[in-house]
Amino acid sequence: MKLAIVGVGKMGKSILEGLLRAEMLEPSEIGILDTPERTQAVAQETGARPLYLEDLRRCERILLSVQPKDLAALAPQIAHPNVGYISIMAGVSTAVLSRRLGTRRVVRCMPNLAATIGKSSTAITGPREAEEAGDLQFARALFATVGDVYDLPEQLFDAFTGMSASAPAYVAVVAEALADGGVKQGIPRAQALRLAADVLIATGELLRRKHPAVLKDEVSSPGGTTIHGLAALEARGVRAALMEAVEAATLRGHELGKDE
Ligand SMILES: NC(=O)c1ccc[n+]([C@@H]2O[C@H](COP(=O)([O-])OP(=O)(O)OC[C@H]3O[C@@H](n4cnc5c(N)ncnc54)[C@H](OP(=O)(O)O)[C@@H]3O)[C@@H](O)[C@H]2O)c1
Ligand code: PRO
Repeated sequence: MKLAIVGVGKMGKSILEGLLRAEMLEPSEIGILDTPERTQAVAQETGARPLYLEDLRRCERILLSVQPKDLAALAPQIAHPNVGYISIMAGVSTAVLSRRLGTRRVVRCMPNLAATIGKSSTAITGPREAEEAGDLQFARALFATVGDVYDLPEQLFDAFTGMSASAPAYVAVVAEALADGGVKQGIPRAQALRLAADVLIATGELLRRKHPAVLKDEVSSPGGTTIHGLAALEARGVRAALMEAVEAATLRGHELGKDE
């Protein structure tokens, strides 16, 4: 088995689907392990092989996509010196992974939910031993099937998590609030939600070409509507709120990574 995926929830399943879409591996080369019901359902849907714990030691690499709190109980059951581990758990450092799993063949990655549609930005890091064993190269190829991949120094991982990996939730709140604003002004709910999503997608495209400040200035006519809307946003401290959100999420990453 080339790869086992432990935890095929939202992220594990997205990554599985990405690598199958890209034909990086055959379904028969991938094993999955979750709750019995979920393992069975995802195996049926994707063709990946359902695994038991004892099968994991025969896998070349294991992708860990369980919650950070589940690592302590799981690690002793899956630790094996001949396996390379790839983790997407928020906050969990390569040092903690190495200690828990008893090997330096560990890769730390941080994708985001856009992996579901092949548009993740994924950060990757790992020690020399993971590079030498080909684990980092494998992880880069794996996450390239679900979007863009960046090598990132490990000290920036919690910041990357608080900004990029958590951002879909921040942006979803913006979309929902924009739609609420439209509904308050009389736009039907379904239309308001569609308009909010469309303008976020289009603005995302524009932001690849223009600095945010330039874009903002181009939309804001002198004495016009937008500058009045922006003044209301500034009065509510929207910039500070977003910066504080990234900071709070980064700090939570540090906390999640603390290992007793
Ligand atoms: N969601 C995101 O946007 C995102 C982005 C980047 C990174 N991450 C990271 O990705 C990881 C997974 O997140 P997620 O959102 O995909 O979570 P999720 O949807 O809850 O998926 C985790 C899955 O792992 C299963 N599981 C728990 N313990 C297990 C065990 N010992 N053996 C096998 N399966 C087990 C869970 O089952 P139960 O539900 O029964 O416990 C669940 O189905 C987390 O560490 C998170 O920090 C998430
Ligand atoms: N979702 C995970 C969390 O909220 C990690 C980043 C995105 O902890």
